[in-house]
Amino acid sequence: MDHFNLSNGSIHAESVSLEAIAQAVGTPVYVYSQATLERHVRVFREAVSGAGKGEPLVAFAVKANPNGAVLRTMARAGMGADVVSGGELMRALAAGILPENIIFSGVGKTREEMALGLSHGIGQFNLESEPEAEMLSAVASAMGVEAKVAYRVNPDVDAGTHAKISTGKSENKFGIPIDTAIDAYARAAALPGLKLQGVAVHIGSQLTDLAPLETAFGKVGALVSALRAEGHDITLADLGGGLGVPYDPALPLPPSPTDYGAMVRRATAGWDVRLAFEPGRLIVANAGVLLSRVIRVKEGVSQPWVILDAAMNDLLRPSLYDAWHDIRAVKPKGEKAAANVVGPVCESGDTFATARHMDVVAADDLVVFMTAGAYGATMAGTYNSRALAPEVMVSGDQWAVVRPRQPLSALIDAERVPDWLAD
Ligand SMILES: Cc1ncc(COP(=O)(O)O)c(C=O)c1O
Ligand SMILES: N[C@@H](CCCC[NH3+])C(=O)O
Repeated sequence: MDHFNLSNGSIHAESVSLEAIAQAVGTPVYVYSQATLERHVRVFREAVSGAGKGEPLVAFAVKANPNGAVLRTMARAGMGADVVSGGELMRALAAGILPENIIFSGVGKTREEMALGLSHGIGQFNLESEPEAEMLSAVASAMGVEAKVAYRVNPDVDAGTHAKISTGKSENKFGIPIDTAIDAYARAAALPGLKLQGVAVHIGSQLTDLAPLETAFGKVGALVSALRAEGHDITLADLGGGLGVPYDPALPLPPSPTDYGAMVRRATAGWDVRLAFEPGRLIVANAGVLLSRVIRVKEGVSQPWVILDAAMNDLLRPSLYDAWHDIRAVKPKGEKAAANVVGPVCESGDTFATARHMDVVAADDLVVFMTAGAYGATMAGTYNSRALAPEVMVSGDQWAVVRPRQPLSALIDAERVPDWLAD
């Protein structure tokens, strides 16, 4: 298994060798498959094609993986982008994603970020509070332009996912309460510089049950009708992202994009609006792996400690959410045993897996973390003064470094010693 192809979410023989990438670039390194990204885009598009009025806007959630080569792949496939910061907006534009296909989400957009979005004429701002609507109105009016907006509504639905990635309960910071939305729209309609065109919802990520989504969409449908009755010209319903992906092969598969598409069609029948979607994880999670080398194996009480050169700063999900990533040897020896897999960072939480039944590995062996393309490199940090891992894109038999390894000196050189400490 020293060659790889992520085309069905797992490693298979192909013409680019992980060994060769590790040799040339070093480890840890994120490796993405362009063909898999393209296939996931196609599968999702086909699943929702024809739902709603016209063709839906599919806006890749940039937060899942903002790498320029990934975004360029999205742009070439005609995808839009869901962005949550000025930085993500600039990345999406730089990759060639059309401004009219960009949606700006997030509870804390600043005046500067609003002005940036307005200056590029982006497709929609998803507003998450009335003070935000007032601020955008003021910024747009001062610029003499009109902002196309939706309110993101919070439907108070439990998405049944990890508490830290649930966004649609009333106790979450996101959106305006759906019960007060009619009044909020009425007040926003009176503000200059805003064109109220949509409604948005997103109840959480890594969703493995379609029922809460369907409940939330039902509430949004009722709101769309009520807003129409109040005279608002609602033309776009943004149904967010959130569809889960398989991480643990021992668990039942999450609903497929086709199941999701069928539910969407059912839930949105008769809405008579264009639909938008913001998938992130579904597009990129299984198009990427994190490749790491075993530094050494240390004896443990019940099972050995497998110490990798990747750590929580490179892949935060296991520490942050107790997330499960499949960990496989690049060249399995045919033997499996329980091990604790950890990184070198000085935190007990720097643990990728505990008592994991996995390929037996030894010092210098290569391992891969599967399903690491989403919320992997993008959530990395430099804790313990570890440089950010590089990223590589594979396409057929070619591959390229799409973010070089940061030299350790860059971490230090970026800082300044104040005059009074200079000697
Ligand atoms: C507003 C919004 N849209 C889209 C996404 C993408 O979610 P996912 O990667 O689960 O598809 C998120 C993240 O949860 C989000 O907060
Ligand atoms: N970062 C989360 C997903 C958050 C989605 C953004 N709202 C994860 O790794 O699963």
